[in-house]
Amino acid sequence: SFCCLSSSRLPKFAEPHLLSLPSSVASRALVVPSASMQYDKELAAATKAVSLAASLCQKSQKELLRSDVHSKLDRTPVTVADYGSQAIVSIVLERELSAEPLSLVAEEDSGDLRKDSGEDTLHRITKLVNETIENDGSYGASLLSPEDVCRAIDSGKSEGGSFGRHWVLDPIDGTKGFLRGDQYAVALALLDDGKVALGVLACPNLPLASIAGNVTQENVVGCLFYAKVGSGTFMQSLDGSSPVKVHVSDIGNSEDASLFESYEEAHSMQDLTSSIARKLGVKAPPVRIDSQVKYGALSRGDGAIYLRFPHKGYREKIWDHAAGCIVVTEAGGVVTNAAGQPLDFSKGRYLDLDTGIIATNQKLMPSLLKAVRESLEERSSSL
Ligand SMILES: Nc1ncnc2c1ncn2[C@@H]1O[C@H](COP(=O)(O)O)[C@@H](O)[C@H]1OP(=O)(O)O
Ligand SMILES: [Mg+2]
Ligand SMILES: [Mg+2]
Ligand SMILES: [Mg+2]
Repeated sequence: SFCCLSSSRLPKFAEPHLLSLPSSVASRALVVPSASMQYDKELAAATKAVSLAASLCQKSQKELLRSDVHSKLDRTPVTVADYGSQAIVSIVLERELSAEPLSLVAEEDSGDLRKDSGEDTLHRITKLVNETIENDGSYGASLLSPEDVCRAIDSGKSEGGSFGRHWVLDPIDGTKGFLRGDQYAVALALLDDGKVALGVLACPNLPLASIAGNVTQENVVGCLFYAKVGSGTFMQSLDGSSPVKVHVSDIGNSEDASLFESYEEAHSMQDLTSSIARKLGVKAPPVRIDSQVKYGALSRGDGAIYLRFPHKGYREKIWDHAAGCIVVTEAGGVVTNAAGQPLDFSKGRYLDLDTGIIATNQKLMPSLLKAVRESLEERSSSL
């Protein structure tokens, strides 16, 4: 048994105001959307897509079989839920925004599913996707074939870039956390001319109440964060409570800051992050969480600093940061590379970045940058 989002429980957003105007007004060609209306339609579609994908992941996480997990060429795991989530988001965006051509930059592709060895897996994914769409009820009863599902997944092959609109998706960010039964996120963002215009982050296992200090009494889990450029960041429960505006921590003394980093030791140079923490005088041990859930938790002030320093040679992908980045910046935070420059999402599927990513509030950024610079210098002189 599982609990699925019915469409009536899905978050509702105001439709663009144009739709409620008399047709004589609506049809005037020169109605320029105000800043507050801009991207409303896209945000509503993104929220629906991510909520449905999250319900697919929740169902799958409960029922996961050994045979549902595979290894990709880069030796990272992928599950039926990663593929299913990507198919759902692609299908919902396509149906909700059919007036515009869809460009989607997403992590997975159907290559392995189209091989003979992938047939079984593809059937399980198709079943999951159809059940999720059927449960939602807003798209009638037409069943998708395995080929439809492969095609939906492969619409994520766009290269992105600095012109026009591109959706950016990580269908499951933190697959290793997902497999452990821990934290993971469904992360969707929209780039407009190379800049992040909106982001939606579903965190199905994140408690609604703060996880500051790595403890929580709260047993209600499942958060949805969303942010639109210039409009702040909001959080609601995944099953549709009314949204609350969130803000990053206002701590100004780094000794009191708590610090997030990857759960997976292999994803980050923890000797470097502990050197940075020592320089800042941070007293609390680091809180280790998988995926962009760290950005969500940071945006509501559960911690004050996020450090990410992958090992040499690892290339960061845009879908691992675009949604999280706008969720934090619209909540008043700052996200930069190790040198303090903003992240550049306009260079294609990868972030053009060689050292690391740091996020914190405005007050702590100067001392954080100094600690990062000193730790990196010490490290390079000792190598
Ligand atoms: N060797 C690696 N170093 C850094 N990040 C990695 C590595 N391998 C996979 N990832 C990606 O790091 C992110 C998880 O980050 P975190 O370390 O913050 O939990 C995911 O995007 C994961 O991909 P995936 O989306 O496939 O799970
Ligand atoms: Mg992956
Ligand atoms: Mg990822
Ligand atoms: Mg992923």
